[in-house]
Amino acid sequence: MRMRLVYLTCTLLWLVMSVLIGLSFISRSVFLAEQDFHAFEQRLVERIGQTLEANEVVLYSYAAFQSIARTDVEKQAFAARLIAHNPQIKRLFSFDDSNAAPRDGFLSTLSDADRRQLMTLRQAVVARHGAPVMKMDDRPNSEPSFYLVRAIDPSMRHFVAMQVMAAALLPDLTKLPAGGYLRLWQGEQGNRWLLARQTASRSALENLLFPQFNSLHQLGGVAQPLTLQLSWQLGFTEVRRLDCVAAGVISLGLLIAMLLGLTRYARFLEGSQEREMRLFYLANHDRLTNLANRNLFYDRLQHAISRLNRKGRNLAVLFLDMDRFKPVNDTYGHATGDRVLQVIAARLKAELRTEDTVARLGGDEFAVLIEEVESKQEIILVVERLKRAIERAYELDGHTIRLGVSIGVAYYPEDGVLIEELLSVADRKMYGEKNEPVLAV
Ligand SMILES: Nc1nc2c(ncn2[C@@H]2O[C@H](COP(=O)(O)OP(=O)(O)OP(=O)(O)O)[C@@H](O)[C@H]2O)c(=O)[nH]1
Repeated sequence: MRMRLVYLTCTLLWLVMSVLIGLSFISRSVFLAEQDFHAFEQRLVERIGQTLEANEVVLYSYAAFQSIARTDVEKQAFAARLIAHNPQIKRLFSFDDSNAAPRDGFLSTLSDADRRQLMTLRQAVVARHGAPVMKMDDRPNSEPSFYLVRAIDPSMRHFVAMQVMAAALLPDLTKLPAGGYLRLWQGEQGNRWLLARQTASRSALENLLFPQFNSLHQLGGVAQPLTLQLSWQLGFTEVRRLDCVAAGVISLGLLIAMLLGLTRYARFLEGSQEREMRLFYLANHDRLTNLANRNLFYDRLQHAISRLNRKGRNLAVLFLDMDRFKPVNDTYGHATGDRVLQVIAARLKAELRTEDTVARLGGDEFAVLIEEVESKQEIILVVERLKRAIERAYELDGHTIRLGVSIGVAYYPEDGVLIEELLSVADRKMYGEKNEPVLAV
């Protein structure tokens, strides 16, 4: 029971420690992932910022080129060169104040809806004194893009425009990890979004166990106001394999160390239990005969009396003292005397039931406790049997030894209800028999 409790406590302890070890490794992975996230975020912000700046420079150069170019062919060639160096720009063109009179022919290729968009933008540019203004492409089913328009001259009658493809602003998107979410808003977050990307979402368990990193960045200044929203929900894939192995090895090492400790502790407990049992045995048994000693006999008698008190039954205490034992020692030596005592013990046990208690009280004195006594006649028969057994010749070391025995019997409750009373009555009767060898029952 005690060992089971120790095992249970250790198992719980191991589980808690393993969880803590696992968590510490996960938090390390989370820390590293957070660094990756910030590096990715910084790369994107820089990249988009540079592209947006390039948009304005290209538009400015194209506007300046309008005044020195002599033909539309020159303008178109210049635009083509600029587009070739800036893959985010899809179209670069100029147009007039008038909706109906395209300057370089390009506007004529636009749909009415496109043209209306540019006219709206043109008004916004005028409102900003010719400075660049952006507007998202509103056409349905078109690839996400925006127009950037600025005036060519202070009179604000001639304009240049470019169409920028949003996807080309974010070439690094292929590196967006699982659980990643990105949005590019026009203006503030919550306005219309220009571009949205989302990779495989995480499971509910991962959402619960792992943190999510979020960031918002304003980009593009006044001309191209954009907001970049970036989120990354971490999951099991971010827990590094090496960390998993390390956590597993530490946890396993802990388990092995704990099991070794427990095995040693269990052995120690077993040993101390054995020692306790041995000490108990020595304290309660006679070393020579291995019979119960006086201590244990008194204890058994006390228990038997308290049991009988409840049941209202009888018991008998037999006091046995060997006759002519001293001459055995004197004639054949103490060692032979010891052997005789051992044989006596064995014969007594053989004649009695296992539930009866046989004890050696000291020297050549023995006592027997018989419980559940039906009648005195039954005890008389036992006493005769014991006498016969002890009086049988002892064939030891080539000698034939003969002994007699005197037995006194006390009955509970007839002769007394206390241990001392019963033993003293049995002792007295035994002495009576010794002096006058008649069965004293
Ligand atoms: N061999 C041996 N002898 C013991 C041991 N303990 C006591 N004795 C001896 O047993 C004898 C017991 O004394 P008594 O009971 O007077 O001897 P007895 O010859 O039986 O005398 P009665 O009872 O009057 O017949 C003594 O000689 C003790 O030395 C023991 O452990 N081993």
